[in-house]
Amino acid sequence: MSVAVLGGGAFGTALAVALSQRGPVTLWCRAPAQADDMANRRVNERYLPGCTLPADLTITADLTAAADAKILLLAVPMQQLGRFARDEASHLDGKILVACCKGMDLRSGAGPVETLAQHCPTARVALLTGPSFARDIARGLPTGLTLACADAGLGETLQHQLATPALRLYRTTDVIGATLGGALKNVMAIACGATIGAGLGESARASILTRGFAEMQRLALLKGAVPQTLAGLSGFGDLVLTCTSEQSRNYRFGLAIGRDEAFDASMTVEGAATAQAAARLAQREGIDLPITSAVAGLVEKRLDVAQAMDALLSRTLKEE
Ligand SMILES: NC(=O)c1ccc[n+]([C@@H]2O[C@H](COP(=O)([O-])OP(=O)(O)OC[C@H]3O[C@@H](n4cnc5c(N)ncnc54)[C@H](O)[C@@H]3O)[C@@H](O)[C@H]2O)c1
Ligand SMILES: O=P(O)(O)OC[C@H](O)CO
Repeated sequence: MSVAVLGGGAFGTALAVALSQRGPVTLWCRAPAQADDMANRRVNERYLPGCTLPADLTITADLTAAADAKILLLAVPMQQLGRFARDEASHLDGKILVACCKGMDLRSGAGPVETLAQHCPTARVALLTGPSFARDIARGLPTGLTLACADAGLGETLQHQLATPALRLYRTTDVIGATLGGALKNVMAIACGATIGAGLGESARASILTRGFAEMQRLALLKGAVPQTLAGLSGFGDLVLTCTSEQSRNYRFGLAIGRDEAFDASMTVEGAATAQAAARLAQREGIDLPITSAVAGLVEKRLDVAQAMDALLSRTLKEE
């Protein structure tokens, strides 16, 4: 089946490079100047410098041409996905869509699959998520991802259509678990970055990571997720990667907060809006997500790291 990747950022470009090994791929970038530059120089200088784009990868800013493919992978950041899907529904509806972003929409609280389904009601929608840095995928390094699709048959088809020798896909029908694992691990990465950035130590980070995982499970199971999904690549796997690597933008954003340094506002940091959306959801559902709430407080600048840590440490002692 023909494949197009919509979104010419780091992840979209990396996926297009990897999938080009399997057959013809089209990469759509919204800015014509960026598409021209990438097509001519065979590199995505802004988002994935140093990675040569294969000669047979088609790069275009023409969405009509790109959306002609059978499978459309959407690598647009979560907070832009709803508007993109609404504006471009005529190109997307009725197609097979694979959301490749992680997070919860700040206004609706919905994840990527729900957001696409709202705007494209006749599309068949899946989610590709899990521990992976764009640069690793583009270099062809071994990577394991989760392909989540409520339709088991379509999920199996996509698993086989999108796997490559280096990109090993596991499938699940638990879209809720895969969505919330991928969304909330970015929140925990901000918390872990802030902990290290403020000099609170690696022991503290291990506690934040572990208790953060408990929060991810608490919210996801309440929303109907399967526990195994949270323990898998899209949950625990991505949590470990993102909370321990300075390659992660969410972790680096947390580091900057902890060090009281400025951070590039143009950078995609999915955990910031997701912390706010998840904190609101927890309040509505009447469950306790103290680390998520603390990250929302940091993002909204209502708290500094010392206050956030005080709030976590002063809670009543409880069973694990
Ligand atoms: N970079 C990674 O290593 C990585 C790995 C796994 C998953 N992801 C996920 O992929 C998603 C995208 O991240 P990224 O790293 O590619 O971000 P990025 O900042 O590198 O690129 C974002 C891209 O989206 C485009 N874009 C923004 N708004 C748009 C809109 N309204 N319409 C069309 N295009 C728009 C930008 O032009 C840019 O090309 C995120 O949800 C992220 O969590 C990223
Ligand atoms: O750079 P980040 O923090 O968006 O993380 C990238 C991926 O989500 C890691 O799996």
